[in-house]
Amino acid sequence: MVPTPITVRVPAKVNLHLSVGDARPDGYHELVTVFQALSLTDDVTVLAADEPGIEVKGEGADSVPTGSENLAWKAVRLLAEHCGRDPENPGLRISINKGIPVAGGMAGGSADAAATLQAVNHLWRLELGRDELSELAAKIGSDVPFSLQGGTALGTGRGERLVPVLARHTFHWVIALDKEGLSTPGVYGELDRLRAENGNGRIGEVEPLLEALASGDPRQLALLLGNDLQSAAVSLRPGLRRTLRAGVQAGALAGIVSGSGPTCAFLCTDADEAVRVAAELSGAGVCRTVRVAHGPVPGAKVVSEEPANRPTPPQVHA
Ligand SMILES: C[C@@](CO)(OP(=O)(O)O)[C@H](O)COP(=O)(O)OP(=O)(O)OC[C@H]1O[C@@H](n2ccc(N)nc2=O)[C@H](O)[C@@H]1O
Ligand SMILES: Nc1ncnc2c1ncn2[C@@H]1O[C@H](COP(=O)(O)OP(=O)(O)O)[C@@H](O)[C@H]1O
Repeated sequence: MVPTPITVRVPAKVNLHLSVGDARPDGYHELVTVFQALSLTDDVTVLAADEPGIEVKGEGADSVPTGSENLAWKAVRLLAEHCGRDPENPGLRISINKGIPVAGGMAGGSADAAATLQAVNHLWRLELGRDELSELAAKIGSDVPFSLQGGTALGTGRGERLVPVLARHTFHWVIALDKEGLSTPGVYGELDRLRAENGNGRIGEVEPLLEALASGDPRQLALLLGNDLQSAAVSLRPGLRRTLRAGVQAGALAGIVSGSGPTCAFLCTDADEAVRVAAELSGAGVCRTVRVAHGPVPGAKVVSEEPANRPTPPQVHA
């Protein structure tokens, strides 16, 4: 009997705190980061098929590779090797429906890899546990373990070592998508360059932000958002300065570049305020599209054993 296709829904992330240390001998930077999973999601469906392949639709699909460079495909190969199947011929098709901006600093590729690990684990009835999946995830990319886990988490090492963090209440965000992506290694490289030129300006310790998350007060949290990669992203994409200013002028409590950018995330007092800020920001003409989102939400999760009926994400076109 042919197994039923499995669909996994997986969230985007924003880094509420991203403190970047020096480059390590392996080329990665040591991080202290707090991830939060947001309600912008991708759906990944895997099904058994004689003809393997990947199809991608949705947000930014044209710029996503459909060959072996796709992180979802890397996940399949790794899982096949791990369980003694032929990685060159896994007998699977993958269909990705993107709602997470591509190359936007929201871990969209990592999300698809995490979803694929979860879906294939289910489809092949491998019954790999959380820890084993997380170890495989870290081999694909630093952000992939968090995409599996979701919620809010403290990440150390290169971002792959996770501890869940208590976040009381839901936080409401406005997400501003830029026209074109930024390369993650390019942004880390720009930070190294800026630091070599100007010295090491770094954001503060993470503890006050953890306390703000536990209190659930968005006003307190807004004062503590910080991202060491922001200056590098702004240096490569100076227009982001205008976007960040426009979000705050529209009434957000604070704005931040998400990870390596160029997506900007604006924290708002509540859900109604986020819709109002999104409408005003979209009228300001500083970004391609504006979305509202909330977090924390769960990590990669099976939503159906049929291709999912995807809810239309709330969005406002600039
Ligand atoms: C910046 C962050 C913040 O969460 O996310 P994005 O903005 O890309 O979503 C992450 O550190 C991105 O993680 P991820 O996208 O998984 O990166 P990886 O595939 O592991 O690494 C890609 C490249 O990024 C750089 N890199 C990544 C992680 C890290 N701790 N130090 C680094 O210097 C290295 O140049 C590495 O070769
Ligand atoms: N499934 C995927 N979805 C999106 N991008 C992918 C995927 N697989 C590989 N990529 C590549 O990864 C790059 C980074 O994309 P993404 O993970 O969305 O951004 P970021 O690293 O900024 O969070 C893209 O430019 C694309 O070439």
